[in-house]
Amino acid sequence: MSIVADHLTWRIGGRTVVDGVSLAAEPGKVLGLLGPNGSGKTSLLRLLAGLRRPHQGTVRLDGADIARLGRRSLARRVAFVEQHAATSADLKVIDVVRLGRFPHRSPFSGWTGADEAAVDEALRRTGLTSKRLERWHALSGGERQRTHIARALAQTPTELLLDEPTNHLDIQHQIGLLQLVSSLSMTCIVSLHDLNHAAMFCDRLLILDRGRVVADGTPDEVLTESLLREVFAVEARVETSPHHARPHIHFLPHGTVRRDDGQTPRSLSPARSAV
Ligand SMILES: Nc1ncnc2c1ncn2[C@@H]1O[C@H](COP(=O)(O)OP(=O)(O)OP(=O)(O)O)[C@@H](O)[C@H]1O
Repeated sequence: MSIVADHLTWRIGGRTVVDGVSLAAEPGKVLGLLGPNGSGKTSLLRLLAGLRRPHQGTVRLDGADIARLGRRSLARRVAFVEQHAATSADLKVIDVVRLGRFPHRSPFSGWTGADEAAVDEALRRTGLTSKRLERWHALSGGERQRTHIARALAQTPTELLLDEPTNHLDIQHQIGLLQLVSSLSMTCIVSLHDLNHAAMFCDRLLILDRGRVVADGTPDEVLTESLLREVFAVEARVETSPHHARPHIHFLPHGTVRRDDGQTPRSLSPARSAV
């Protein structure tokens, strides 16, 4: 396992946002984080990236507690693309992507062929080679998103964390990005809202509800009609797709489940692990 989280808990304002979450992500595999709005996906990713300290629990990278790793060593390994990533300076696309090489450089080393190759490859993989000289501020929302993903790839991480990376992307680029993520040899943890995309492109899924893990397993094991009803408050039918052999969810019209509290149903408790 490359990232292992053990009983992570994070609170703010008297509220437990991440509640005893454990997970293990395998090298070369895509772990999808799913859950309703406010279920704690972004907060969990920030803990995994070392941007926040948990109140309880640990995150280990190949056995090493990230709380004991320096910022630079962590940045050489882990790249995180946040949901609302922004770049304030007036930079060209290629300059934003070059920033990804920062953790690999020392004050004495110049820009190397390896740096240039990593940047070129990241631009190519995200389809941005022809936009490399354009100003970041002149890009569309989707192009900006791809630029931030290119910057993360240029970092050549062993763990890539992506928070809703398909936001702002048109359908061609959503599918292209998820194909790219599933082809990478690094460990990927990606939060998604599109359950059918998660079923198609993730190897495993972790479902969060109110900060707690309520299911963990392969898409087949996890994406059941009862889970969709209980966690996401929707009525749906799940079939195995004849096209890709993964689960495909058909949402039923007028199929939202009414709740007395106006919220999604309470977690399936205790956590269902299909492991
Ligand atoms: N810094 C903070 N201060 C106060 N509340 C916070 C903070 N960070 C997160 N929260 C709260 O924690 C809860 C979980 O937020 P988080 O962004 O992790 O959820 P999410 O699953 O990523 O949501 P979404 O799907 O809407 O992006 C939310 O209710 C949010 O308001």
